[in-house]
Amino acid sequence: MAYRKIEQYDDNVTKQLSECYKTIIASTGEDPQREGLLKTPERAAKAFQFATQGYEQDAVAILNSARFKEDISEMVIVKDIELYSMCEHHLHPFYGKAHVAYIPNGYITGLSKIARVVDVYARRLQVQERLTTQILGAIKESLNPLGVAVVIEAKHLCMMVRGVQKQNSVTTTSSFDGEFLNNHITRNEFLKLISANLD
Ligand SMILES: Nc1nc2c(ncn2[C@@H]2O[C@H](COP(=O)(O)OP(=O)(O)OP(=O)(O)O)[C@@H](O)[C@H]2O)c(=O)[nH]1
Ligand SMILES: [Zn+2]
Repeated sequence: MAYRKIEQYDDNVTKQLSECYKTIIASTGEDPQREGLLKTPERAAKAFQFATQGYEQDAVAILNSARFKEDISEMVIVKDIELYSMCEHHLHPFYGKAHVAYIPNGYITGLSKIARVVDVYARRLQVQERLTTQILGAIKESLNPLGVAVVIEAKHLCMMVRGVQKQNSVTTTSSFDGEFLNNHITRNEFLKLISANLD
């Protein structure tokens, strides 16, 4: 599937989702016909499609679109990639940052493509653990690198605004492959570099 940005919303999906949101609004006792709420179902329908646009996008195709032959085998790290995703259990956002590294094995990819891949998987119904391993999987498939590492730190609104209501807890997930899995020196170098503050 080709890489497609959401430039146009699907009219049928927007209509279907708008009906759902009208019902949700009415369930509060509010009048969906009230002036301030008239356009809300359609806005919410589009917001939901925006937040789930990753289903329409192919992470490996994105990486391949800027894959260059290069005889380099030093670690490449893109860190502090901000992300917004949606918890599949509560449909509440979770947000934070991803740190992604790989060790090239004949090929490198455009740096921005790494950040795009984070968005492709973040903009789906997710759990943080799967998001982490999916990013790793796409880089592994496209570049066949000597190693890949992904760390995500995120806060879950489902743990903040409802439920257990913890405002400060941060969840960290990681996924390692190749050199990062088998060589603790490489893994430690990565972990040290992502915690370093270069500002
Ligand atoms: N592993 C994992 N769990 C998540 C993630 N996002 C949310 N959850 C958890 O999913 C769980 C769902 O638990 P349930 O007991 O079915 O739902 P609940 O009654 O709403 O749970 P509470 O949030 O504890 O009120 C909760 O513990 C959430 O914290 C995630 O990305 N990964
Ligand atoms: Zn949740």
